[in-house]
Amino acid sequence: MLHIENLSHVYPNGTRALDSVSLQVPPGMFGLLGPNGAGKSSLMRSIATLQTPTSGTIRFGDIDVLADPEALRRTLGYLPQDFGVYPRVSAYEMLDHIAVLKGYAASGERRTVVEALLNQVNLWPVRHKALAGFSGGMRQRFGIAQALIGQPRLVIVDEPTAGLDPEESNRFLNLLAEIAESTVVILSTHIVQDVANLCPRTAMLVGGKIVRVGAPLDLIGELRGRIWQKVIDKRELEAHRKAHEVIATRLSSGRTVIHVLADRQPGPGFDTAEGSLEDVYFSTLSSLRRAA
Ligand SMILES: Nc1ncnc2c1ncn2[C@@H]1O[C@H](COP(=O)(O)OP(=O)(O)OP(=O)(O)O)[C@@H](O)[C@H]1O
Repeated sequence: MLHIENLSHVYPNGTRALDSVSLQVPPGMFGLLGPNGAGKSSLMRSIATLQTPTSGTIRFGDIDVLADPEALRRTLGYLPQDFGVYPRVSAYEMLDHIAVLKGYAASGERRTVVEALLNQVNLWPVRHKALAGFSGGMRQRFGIAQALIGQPRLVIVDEPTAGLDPEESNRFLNLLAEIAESTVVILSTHIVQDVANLCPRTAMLVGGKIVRVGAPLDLIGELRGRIWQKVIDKRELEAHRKAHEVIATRLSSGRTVIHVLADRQPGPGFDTAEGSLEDVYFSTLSSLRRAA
């Protein structure tokens, strides 16, 4: 279990990226949702011991992360948002090299670990190809392979599916779900559907603060009977925005479908809609905007 208490981070230019964040993360997949600039990467980097927060505490099991970052690093797998340069060396050579850095000195044991991971992430057939020539999806699968060296008990992945096509994205997320059976996996993303599909628990971070936390189904349940939908002509959108709390608009077969949050039927033509995690996400953002 990961325990975060009152974590705040203020950058030297005065930006308060994290504001008294408290969060308990049990084993399994945990989705951290938030719009751009919410503070997700700042939180991920703080947990991964890459930056020291201004105040607060982080504990993982019996490790006091801020007092003993080395202990956490030994049990951490981290896939950053930008994995950086992709050299002209092969996937096999690079993974082997990282395994040396992570302490696998004996070549026999290292070979077993590297080969098992290349198989697990489905890169075995391309293990001799240069990383520089890998597609986005292959890079992300390589990224997770390097994060898994040493059987980490805490795995952090920051926006891992950005830029992947749906098939690669699916493949990558299934891989994460397998790992999460025995590990704390924190998935930081702004893709709400990925969290809805995969995570038994989620939290929403906005403006450096945790604004929602819970099981997606419970959060959706709180909106029961309050989400209404209507198919409209897109020229009517502005009028609807003025009259109602429109939390989402999407196109379906070329027509505009709006979701409105209301305690009772907002007007003619509205039907109750099955709530989704996206409705939770957008209604939370919308009510925060109105309160601001
Ligand atoms: N090194 C830095 N110096 C100053 N401000 C920073 C720094 N890094 C991030 N910020 C600011 O802190 C806030 C939180 O940024 P952060 O990158 O943690 O958000 P995020 O939720 O990960 O966003 P994104 O999805 O866009 O990556 C933003 O206002 C950002 O501009």
